[in-house]
Amino acid sequence: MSGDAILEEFRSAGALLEGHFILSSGLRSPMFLQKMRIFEDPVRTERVCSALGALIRESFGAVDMVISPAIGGIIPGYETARALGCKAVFVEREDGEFQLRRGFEIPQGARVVMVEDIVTTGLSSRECIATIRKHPGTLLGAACIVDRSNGKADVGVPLVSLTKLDVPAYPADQLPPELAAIPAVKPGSRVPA
Ligand SMILES: O=P(O)(O)OC[C@H]1O[C@H](OP(=O)(O)OP(=O)(O)O)[C@H](O)[C@@H]1O
Ligand SMILES: O=C(O)c1cc(=O)[nH]c(=O)[nH]1
Ligand SMILES: [Mg+2]
Repeated sequence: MSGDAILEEFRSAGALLEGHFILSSGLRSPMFLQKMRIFEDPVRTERVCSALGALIRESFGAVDMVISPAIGGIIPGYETARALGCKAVFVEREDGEFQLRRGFEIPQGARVVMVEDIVTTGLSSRECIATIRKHPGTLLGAACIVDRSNGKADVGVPLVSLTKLDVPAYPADQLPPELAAIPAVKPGSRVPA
């Protein structure tokens, strides 16, 4: 699936939003990818995540387990794992930190890939990876549907994406006038530091 086709999935799902958004990092952006509008449609989700699974197989080889950060990563992690024929588990925040809960385990020697929905600064991915590293298993790399950092985010392992975007993101005190003129909304679940 081409990068353009991925963006078209977002566009036709009504997931490509324009306005003034507060991202999880606290940065402000005139564009937001509301991935849940993709994930509300199982057929669309399967199409996107089977492409992500193929990219993961091509990039990292055989995979035993996909691990994703909640909430946004849960559905694409599960669907990508289905495409790969492997397990899907997720980390979730407890007292603000990602933890592996619910009895999830990473077996010794398991070949693991971290799957994220969107990467902007890479903070969520780095936090998820730090948690994965506290457990056994071999972390092969990371994968996401959209890399909004245009390849600049460093998550500490190789990161592959279905498409890269170069979208502006501004600190709250450096807004261009056209963005400052629009009331800001915060669609995500993380509380900015
Ligand atoms: O690369 P980053 O700067 O960390 O931004 C991207 C992260 O932000 C979103 O999650 P969010 O924390 O908004 O919560 P959600 O997964 O519950 O939607 C998205 O799902 C990524 O995890
Ligand atoms: O950086 C974010 O928080 C973010 C950006 C985006 O486009 N979509 C999303 O779900 N989160
Ligand atoms: Mg997230």
